[in-house]
Amino acid sequence: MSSVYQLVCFDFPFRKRFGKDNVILSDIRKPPEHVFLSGPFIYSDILDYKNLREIVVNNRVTWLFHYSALLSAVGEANVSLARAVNITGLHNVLDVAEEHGLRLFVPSTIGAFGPTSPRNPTPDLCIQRPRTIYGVSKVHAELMGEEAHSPFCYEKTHRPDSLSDYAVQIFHDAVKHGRFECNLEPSTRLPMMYIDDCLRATLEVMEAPAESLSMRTYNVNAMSFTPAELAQEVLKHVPEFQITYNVDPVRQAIADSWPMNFDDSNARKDWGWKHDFDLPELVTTMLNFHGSESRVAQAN
Ligand SMILES: NC(=O)c1ccc[n+]([C@@H]2O[C@H](COP(=O)([O-])OP(=O)(O)OC[C@H]3O[C@@H](n4cnc5c(N)ncnc54)[C@H](O)[C@@H]3O)[C@@H](O)[C@H]2O)c1
Ligand SMILES: C[C@@H](O)[C@H](N)C(=O)O
Repeated sequence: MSSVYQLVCFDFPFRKRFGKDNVILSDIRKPPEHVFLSGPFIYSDILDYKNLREIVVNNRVTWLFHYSALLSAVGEANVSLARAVNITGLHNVLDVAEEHGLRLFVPSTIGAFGPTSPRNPTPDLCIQRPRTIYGVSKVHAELMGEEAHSPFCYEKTHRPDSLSDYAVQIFHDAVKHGRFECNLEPSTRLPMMYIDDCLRATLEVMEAPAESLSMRTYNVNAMSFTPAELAQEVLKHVPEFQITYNVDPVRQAIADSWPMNFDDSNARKDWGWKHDFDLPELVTTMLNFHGSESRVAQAN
């Protein structure tokens, strides 16, 4: 778990909604202590089909939220592993879901679009020719879900992380050092979503009555900003804050092929999607979090 998950742990809304013991978390990585102690946690490798089936049968699982993946930058660095985890792993999940009648959620991403997609705004349905293995695997996931057209739900969201992890690191560095070096150009506009909104969207689409869903894949939008705009907002709270730019050409090329903004009118119309966090609320929340974290560290 990374980035804004630190602020609101991934499982908390799920455990709050369904009961602590009714949500089983799994990973191949050792979880932080607070996650491990928050309820059932097990080892599970998405590539081990027999083990997936065993977990579903032994625990009478009914819903499956499939988050395991290699993200864009990591995927480009290890294409064969990304292909295995993102595509073979997805097939395992689809098969186990079909075999046991599970309701399945798989997040898609802005990375599922490419340079030939309309970028501002990007509609639900358009050309999707991504240039990364991550994007290709997510388009594959979208199409597999639509092909199955039983209760599969796919959602294209974006929250600050990985390729765009600048939008998370900036808060830590602003509080700790008063400065931040950004690896994207100041004018790189990307859609972003705060994790609370992301998780609420996940629950809302999963709980929406089937007849209200006119599609299987929805764009879900919140805010959209550039590093320069984010820095301006941070500056309102941290007057000494300075941002410099040291652009990573590989990351920049990927970001330049991604949507700048989403048209999510179908999600708003079909199941009432509405985001809570815009840029000012995001910045205040993240700075408060990092501020209180650094005060705890100082006290210790
Ligand atoms: N971070 C974003 O901005 C963003 C945006 C849109 C969609 N998503 C999607 O959300 C999901 C989670 O993303 P994240 O940001 O939490 O990424 P992350 O890298 O923090 O988490 C991915 C997890 O997958 C696990 N994993 C890798 N190989 C595995 C395997 N063989 N078996 C089981 N687990 C394995 C990793 O250990 C890791 O915990 C992904 O599907 C991603 O595409 C993320
Ligand atoms: C785009 C999104 O899915 C993720 N932040 C990535 O960079 O891979």
